[in-house]
Amino acid sequence: MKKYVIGLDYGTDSVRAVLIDTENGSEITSSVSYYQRWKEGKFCNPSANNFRQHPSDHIEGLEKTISEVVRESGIPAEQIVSICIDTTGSSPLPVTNDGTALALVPGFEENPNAMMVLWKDHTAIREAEEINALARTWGGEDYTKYEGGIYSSEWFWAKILHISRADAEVKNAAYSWMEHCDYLTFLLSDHKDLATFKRSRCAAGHKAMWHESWDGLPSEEFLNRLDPSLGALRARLYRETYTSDEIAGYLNEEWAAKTGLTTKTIITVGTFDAHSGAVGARVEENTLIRIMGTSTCDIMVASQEAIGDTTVKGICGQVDGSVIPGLVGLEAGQSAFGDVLAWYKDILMWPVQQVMMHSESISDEQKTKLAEEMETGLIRKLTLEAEKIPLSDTVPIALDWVNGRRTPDADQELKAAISQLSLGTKAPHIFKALVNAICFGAKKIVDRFEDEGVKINKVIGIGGVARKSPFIMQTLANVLDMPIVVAASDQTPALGAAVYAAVSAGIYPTVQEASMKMGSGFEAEYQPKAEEVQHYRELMQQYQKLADFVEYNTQLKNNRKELQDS
Ligand SMILES: Nc1ncnc2c1ncn2[C@@H]1O[C@H](COP(=O)(O)OP(=O)(O)O)[C@@H](O)[C@H]1O
Ligand SMILES: O=C(CO)[C@@H](O)[C@@H](O)COP(=O)(O)O
Repeated sequence: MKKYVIGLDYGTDSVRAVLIDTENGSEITSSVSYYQRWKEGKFCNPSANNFRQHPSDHIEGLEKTISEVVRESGIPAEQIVSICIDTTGSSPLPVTNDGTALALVPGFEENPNAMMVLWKDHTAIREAEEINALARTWGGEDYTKYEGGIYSSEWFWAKILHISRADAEVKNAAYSWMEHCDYLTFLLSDHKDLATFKRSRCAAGHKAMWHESWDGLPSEEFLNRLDPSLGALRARLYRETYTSDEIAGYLNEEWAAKTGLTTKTIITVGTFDAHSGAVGARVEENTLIRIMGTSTCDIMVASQEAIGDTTVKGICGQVDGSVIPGLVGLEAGQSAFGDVLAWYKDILMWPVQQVMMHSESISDEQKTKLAEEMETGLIRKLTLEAEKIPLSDTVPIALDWVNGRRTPDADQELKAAISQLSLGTKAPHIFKALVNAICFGAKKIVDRFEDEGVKINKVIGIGGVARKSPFIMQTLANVLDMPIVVAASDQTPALGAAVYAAVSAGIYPTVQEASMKMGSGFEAEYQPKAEEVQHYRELMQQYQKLADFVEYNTQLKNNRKELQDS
């Protein structure tokens, strides 16, 4: 009997499900669902970096996408043997003692603090600083050791601490907290005991400071010093964690009925999108996988022997088994990549929204049509024009920190800057400067890995930007001075989740073997152009100078503020 699996990928805006043939990884059907409330801008305040998502968006998407791929494929349910879910992270949400999302409990339906705190929510900057300061000074283990030495406001404990302080009602009503990937896996599973439910190693290790060497999560004493509610929460979280080749449970009756599948379907331990993306792109040692979309995640794997006692500074952690069981998974990334360009597009769209849309000289229909054309065509047009700018032209120097800096050395308070503007600077020049900036940010990550002894022989690009923008990929190859190949699949993270599902169902013995058999092929290769490499090296030095200047001044400003506050 031929066997099929389903991989689900919960991204920032939408969820995608793919139904995959386990023999060769080919996609039989796929389905996408956009988060409705999120699309309407509900429960968020972007100017305060506050991004929350209602779990109903995710649950509706779960039912729609799974049932659609099952129905459209026409494949008998018994042949669809396993499901695995990946999500963004760290994206935790509070739950009750039976694992119900707090936002689904009467009284909390409209409370953003009771919802999922999306990875890019930066409301917990202060709390992250507090965690870092305590970890360095409390006299016990520095729990940030395997998190690159700096805990980020994008992560689990900082977010929980922030919400607990901001909202006593949520603090008191939340029995526990779950990462998004664990919550959705729990929802599908028949294993309904929160205490023994198999939580993701990937999520726990990279974002919650879980490590075998200190018996799991940070100690109660450490957490108590941050806030007694965190100390109390520890016992209601988990001690063990599990890699995504393991079975978390079987599809429960409610969800079997909703999706058209059977209760024999395996539910695999959940994981993060970037890590499953790496598996979908056939990750191996000394290969850097860059998932280039709104943000980037940079994933590598290394054997215990190769990594030894090294703790790579300033990255988002190194976790045994977070990508491939038996290998250490390393994660870094940029808090904004495509988002830098999306931000610029939004700036340019301002007169369209605020002037043209209110104009009385054209019809509503024409206005809407024009606005849509601009919205969808602007980045493409800017790309075409930026490509024509000769290397000899001066372009501004920009920083990529519009959403802070994730790595190297997380600092979400840093802001972007653009320098060397003149009256001759046109929109495509700024666009080109921003493209350069996101590539220089990438180079800083590559340099950090190599400086810390993690050798990179190959770069694989996946995600929206890798596939949509040959201009960015060529610039990146020039800046890194390395060839880059691009994975052909549109759905590499979902495909990676399907790979995990196939292993947990026993179809392949290891994730490595399944990844090589089922993983995506490659569609394009970018070689560095020798004559341009030197040019970008010089620009990179100017980027570095601007970065140092902005970072120094941000620190100065923060020190002054601390002095004033004390
Ligand atoms: N032609 C393009 N060139 C460069 N960037 C693009 C282009 N089209 C879209 N983008 C960027 O791609 C990003 C979305 O990437 P995608 O991988 O589709 O989403 P996600 O990160 O949510 O999974 C957006 O930030 C957008 O600005
Ligand atoms: O940070 C992680 C994983 O650790 C990602 O989930 C986060 O960057 C979101 O990725 P996307 O931009 O949605 O692809």
